[in-house]
Amino acid sequence: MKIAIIGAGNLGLSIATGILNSNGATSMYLTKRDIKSIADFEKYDKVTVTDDNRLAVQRSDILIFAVQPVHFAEILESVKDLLTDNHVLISTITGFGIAKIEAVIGKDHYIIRSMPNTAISVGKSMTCICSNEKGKKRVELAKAIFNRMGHSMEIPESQMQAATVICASGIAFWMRLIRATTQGAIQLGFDAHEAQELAMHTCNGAASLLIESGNHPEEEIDRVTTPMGCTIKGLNEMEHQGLSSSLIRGIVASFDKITEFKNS
Ligand SMILES: NC(=O)C1=CN([C@@H]2O[C@H](COP(=O)(O)OP(=O)(O)OC[C@H]3O[C@@H](n4cnc5c(N)ncnc54)[C@H](O)[C@@H]3O)[C@@H](O)[C@H]2O)C=CC1
Ligand SMILES: O=C(O)[C@@H]1CCC=N1
Repeated sequence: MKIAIIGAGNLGLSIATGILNSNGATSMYLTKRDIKSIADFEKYDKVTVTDDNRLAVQRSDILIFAVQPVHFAEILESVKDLLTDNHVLISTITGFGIAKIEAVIGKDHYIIRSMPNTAISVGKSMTCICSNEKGKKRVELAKAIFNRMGHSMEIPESQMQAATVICASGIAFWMRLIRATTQGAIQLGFDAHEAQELAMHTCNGAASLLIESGNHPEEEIDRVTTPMGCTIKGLNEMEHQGLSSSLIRGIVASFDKITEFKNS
C-alpha cells in the first residue's frame, strides 16, 4: 500500500507512527510546509519527507489528509489535476463534509471521511468512517487500514460530529478520568508513578472486560459491588456528586460547540 499523509502534524504523525508500527505501508510520503521538525522520519526506509504535496499524491494511492480545515480546500485544489481512479482520499478533517470535498474535486473519486484519535499511534484508535457514493466501494479497504491500528466503525456522515466528541475528544476526557483516579490513589498513599500505573492499567482492564465479554458495564459492576461494601459506597458517593451527569453534560457541551461551526 502506497500511502501519503498530507499534513504531518499531531494527528498525521500519530497515524504515520501507527502505520509504521503495524507495517501497514510499502511506501509512505509525509508532507508538511516546513519539514524540519519531521526530518527524523527519513530514518525509516519506506518514508519520504517532503513539502511537495503534488509529488506525494503522484507517488501514492491512499491519500490521508490531516491538515487544519482552513487549509484543506486550497490543498485539494492544488492536487486535483493529479487524482486518478487509483487514488482513495481519506480525510480526517473535522467539520469538512463530503459535499465540500466534492465541490472542489467532483463526485467521481473515492472519498472517505474518517475520525480517528491520537491512540492510533499505539494501534488503539477507535476510528469512525463514512464515504461518498463512489467511496462505498473502498469502505472495506479503509476499515482494513484503520483496523490495523485499532478498531473501526462505519457510520452515517450525519453522525461524524458526534463521533468526533466521543472518540477524538474522548481521549482527553478519559485522560482526565485517569488523572483524577491517580490523584485519589496518591491521597491514599501511593507515589505518583505507582498511582498512575494502578489507574491506567485498571482502566485498560475495565475496557478490555467489556470488549472481550460483550457485557454491559452494570453486569461487571454487579460482580464487584459487595453488599454494604466499599465499592457501592464509593460509587454512590460519586453519583451523589454528579459523576454520570457531569460526563453526559460535558459530552453534550462539546457537541454543542462542534455544531456551532456548522450552524454559523
Ligand atoms: N488532534 C486530534 O486528535 C484530531 C484531529 N483531527 C483533525 O485532523 C486535522 C489535523 O489536526 P492536528 O494534527 O491536530 O493539526 P496540526 O496543526 O497539528 O497539523 C496540521 C499539519 O498540517 C500542516 N500543513 C499546513 N498546511 C499544509 C500544506 N499546504 N501542505 C502540507 N501540510 C500542511 C501543518 O504544518 C501541520 O503540521 C484537523 O482538521 C483536526 O480537526 C481529527 C481527529 C482527531
Ligand atoms: O478539539 C477539537 O476541536 C479537535 C477536534 C477533535 C480533536 N480535536
